[in-house]
Amino acid sequence: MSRLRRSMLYVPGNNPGMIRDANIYGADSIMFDLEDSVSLNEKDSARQLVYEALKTMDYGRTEILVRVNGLDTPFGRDDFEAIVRAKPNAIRLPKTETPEDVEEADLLITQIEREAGMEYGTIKLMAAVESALGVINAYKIATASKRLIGIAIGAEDFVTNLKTTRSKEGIELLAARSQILFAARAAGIDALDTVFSDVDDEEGFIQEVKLIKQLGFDGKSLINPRQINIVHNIYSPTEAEIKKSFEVIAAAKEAEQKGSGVISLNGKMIDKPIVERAYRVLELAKAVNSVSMEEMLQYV
Ligand SMILES: CC(=O)SCCNC(=O)CCNC(=O)[C@H](O)C(C)(C)COP(=O)(O)OP(=O)(O)OC[C@H]1O[C@@H](n2cnc3c(N)ncnc32)[C@H](O)[C@@H]1OP(=O)(O)O
Ligand SMILES: O=C([O-])CC(=O)C(=O)O
Ligand SMILES: [Mg+2]
Repeated sequence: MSRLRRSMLYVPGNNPGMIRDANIYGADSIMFDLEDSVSLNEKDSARQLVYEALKTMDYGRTEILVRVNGLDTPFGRDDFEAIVRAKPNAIRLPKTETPEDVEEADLLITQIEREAGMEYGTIKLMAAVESALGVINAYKIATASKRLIGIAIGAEDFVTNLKTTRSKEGIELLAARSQILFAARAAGIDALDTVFSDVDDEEGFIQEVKLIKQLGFDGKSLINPRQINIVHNIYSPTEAEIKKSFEVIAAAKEAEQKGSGVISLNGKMIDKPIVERAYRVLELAKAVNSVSMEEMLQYV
């Protein structure tokens, strides 16, 4: 299983206190932001602050990303020049609309990596899609660079582009979320859902996390530490799910011994895709609880 990316916490790049403490909350990934949470007159100081933090702070095994400004802005190029050299795990590209946007970023990173004597491919990319054009091009975007580890939706910009607003049910996002998820799965990379902006609406947040998990997303961009544990709880397999997965795998092994591909467990058909899902639940449980697969399978 690739790295867990259930929670990706945005940290405004102009806030030294938040940058210093970002790792204490237990997010799977931290994303320092140089884009829309930073005002125009703070762009240069935020870039410097994030650069220094990446060079000097120890964030342990937490994945570190930086959301840069687009290359079509006056800040994008300087952001890439500084941030690639500071070596985060990945750069998040905002407002990606075409595969050319990704290719341009990829080329620039390659050039800076070479100049800095870094190994080719050190810096990964995540592309955020935040417009109708981006959604239409989602698969081309998701396959535009080998550096891509994921594709994300940015709903605040997206609904603005659509000339609508966000509803509690998220009906206006359903088609885009699905399209982004299909693109990610077809490309073999992760799919990250967008932020939920009302940090005090815990019920609404829970509802949205359950929805995006059911759709198939790997995780969600977050704006506040209070949102992290809620996501982790919803994304962790329950004991009942883990037990059921063991039963499914045991039943499948029994069927295999009998030379059959299909068997019934408590009246329900168990065949290959169901077994695959059971293994995936155990993989997730393993990643969440840091237990090895061998340890888990000894119970089968
Ligand atoms: C549409 C977009 O582009 S969204 C992406 C860009 N936006 C962002 O990055 C915004 C990130 N989030 C924030 O700035 C803040 O969470 C806000 C403004 C939404 C709410 O702030 P607050 O009301 O202060 O939050 P809250 O009271 O829950 O903060 C509790 C603690 O968590 C810290 N904290 C809050 N948000 C974050 C964060 N995103 N990263 C790190 N620490 C944070 C606070 O500093 C505070 O720490 P303290 O107890 O040591 O003082
Ligand atoms: O990545 C996100 O979800 C935040 C964002 O930029 C948006 O919603 O426009
Ligand atoms: Mg945005």
